[in-house]
Amino acid sequence: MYYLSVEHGGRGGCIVNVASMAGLNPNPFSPVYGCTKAGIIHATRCYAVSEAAKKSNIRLNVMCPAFVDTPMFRQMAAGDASQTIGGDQTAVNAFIERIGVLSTEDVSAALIDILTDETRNGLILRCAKKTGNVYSTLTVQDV
Ligand SMILES: NC(=O)C1=CN([C@@H]2O[C@H](COP(=O)(O)OP(=O)(O)OC[C@H]3O[C@@H](n4cnc5c(N)ncnc54)[C@H](O)[C@@H]3O)[C@@H](O)[C@H]2O)C=CC1
Ligand SMILES: CCCCCC(=O)/C=C/[C@H]1C=CC(=O)[C@@H]1CCCCCCC(=O)O
Repeated sequence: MYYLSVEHGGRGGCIVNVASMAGLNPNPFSPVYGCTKAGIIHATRCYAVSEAAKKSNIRLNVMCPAFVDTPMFRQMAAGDASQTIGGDQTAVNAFIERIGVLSTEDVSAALIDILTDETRNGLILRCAKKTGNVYSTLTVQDV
């Protein structure tokens, strides 16, 4: 945000943070990972409504993909369940099977939509094989 800001020579722009569905919905396999992702989601939403962002025309949004076919995912799906709680690879595989796996192209297309649609700000973009791309907020009630 510092370098995008008008007072430091920037022209504003769009920041897209990468969180995960694990930061929105609870799952039994990755509590610590999920907490870090929930933090990224909330930080994005707070900065998106900040005066600093508004003043410099900076948009911030956060992507929350479900599983994506990347080297990290393949390592996990191939049996490195040591990184998940319980280390039960059968349960992890059943979970992956139920959720489905996105391609990196799916995620890139979603990213381009956020970058090009200048109306998007402070939003969460959920990406999953079965539901496609869904924008939302988490606002419960304004106080
Ligand atoms: N793969 C999945 O199923 C999902 C991944 N994510 C998130 O997407 C992001 C990317 O994940 P993957 O592509 O799956 O991981 P990955 O491990 O396959 O790729 C990560 C890439 O980041 C690079 N990298 C690591 N530290 C870096 C640094 N300090 N500076 C520059 N590059 C660095 C690595 O060299 C690697 O190329 C992560 O934040 C992950 O939590 C979110 C949802 C699902
Ligand atoms: C519906 C849940 C979708 C979760 C999508 C996601 O972010 C998956 C990421 C996994 C891909 C490869 C990994 O290694 C990631 C999971 C890492 C779990 C780490 C668990 C440790 C902990 O939280 O204690």
